Amino acid sequence: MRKIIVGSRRSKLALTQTNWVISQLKALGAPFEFEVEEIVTKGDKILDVTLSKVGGKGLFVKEIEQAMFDKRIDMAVHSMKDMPAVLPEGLVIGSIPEREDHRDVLISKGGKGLGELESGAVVGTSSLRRSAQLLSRRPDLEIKWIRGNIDTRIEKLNSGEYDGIILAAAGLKRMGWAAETVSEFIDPDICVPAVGQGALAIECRESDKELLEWLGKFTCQKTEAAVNAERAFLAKMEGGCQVPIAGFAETKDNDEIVLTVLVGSPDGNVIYKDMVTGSNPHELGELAADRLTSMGAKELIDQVKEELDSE
Ligand SMILES: NCc1[nH]cc(CCC(=O)O)c1CC(=O)O
Repeated sequence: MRKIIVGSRRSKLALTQTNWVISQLKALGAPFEFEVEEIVTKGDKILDVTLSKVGGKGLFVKEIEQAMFDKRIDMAVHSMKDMPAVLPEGLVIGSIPEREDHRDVLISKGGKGLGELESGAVVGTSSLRRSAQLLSRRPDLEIKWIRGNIDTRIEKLNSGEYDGIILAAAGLKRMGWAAETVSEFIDPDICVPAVGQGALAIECRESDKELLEWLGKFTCQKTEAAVNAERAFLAKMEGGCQVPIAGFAETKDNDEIVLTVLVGSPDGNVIYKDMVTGSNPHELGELAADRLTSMGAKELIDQVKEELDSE
C-alpha cells in the first residue's frame, strides 16, 4: 500500500485539521497509509510582529510547498484563509471539503457581546480586516494587536491584557472549544469574513493523479464554488492580507452564488462594500473586484500599502 506523507504545521489546530482529513479519506476507502510530517513555518517562528508587516499569507505555506516539490511530503492540509490567491506552478488544490462556520466570533471577559463592550474597551486582533470593520461600527473601541495560535490568544485574554479578542469560529469549533469560549457569533453583515475563512485547502502535486482522484471525492461542490468566487475576487484585487479586505460567498440551493466583498481603511473610516450574484465563480469574483475598483478601492489599497511600508 502506498504511504502518503502529509505535511502539517505544528499548531494544535493544524494537526487537528490534518488528522481529521486523514480520517475522512480513510473512511472514504482511500487505499493509502498516512504519516504526518510536522513542519515549522516562518509564520510560526515570527510571533512578535503583525502579519501584514512581515509579508502576510505565504508565510504559513511556503516551506510546506517546498517540501512537496522536494517530495519529502505528498500533500498538505491548510486553512484556505492562509493560502495566497495564486499557487506555484506544479501544485494544485486537490480538494476543498465542506466549509466549517464562516463567521468571526468575539470572546470577551464576562461574556459580553459586541454591543455591550464599554467605550475604550481593548479588543485584540491582528487582522486589519477585523479592526476596520469593528472600528467602523464602534470607533470608541481600542484595537490592540495580538498574535499567536488560538490557544495562546485565549490565554492572553485570560491574563487580562484585553477585554475581548476576535477569532474565527471555525478554528474554535474544530478544536471543540467554541461552546465554552464564544461570547458572540458576529453576523457576517457586520464583519464580512476573510476570503476562504472556515474552509480547508488540500494541496498536492499536480502530477500525482492517483492521490488527486481520491482527493476529488472529498470535495464539497457548494463550498468549492463559493471559495473560488472569493479567491477570484482576491486575486483580481491583489490585496493579500496586508490590507483590510474581505470576501464571503454562499452557494444557494439553486447553485446561485451570492458574494459579498469589502475593502476598507484600517481605521474603518472608509468602507467600500458590495454584493453580487451569479453562477460562474470566476466571473463573479472578477465582477465584484471590478465594481469595488470603480468605487475607488484600488486607490485605497495602494494607499494603505504605502502607509504600511513607510512605518
Ligand atoms: N489567521 C490565522 C488563522 N488561519 C486560519 C484560522 C482558523 C479559521 C479558519 O480555518 O478560517 C486562523 C485563526 C483565526 O483567524 O482565528
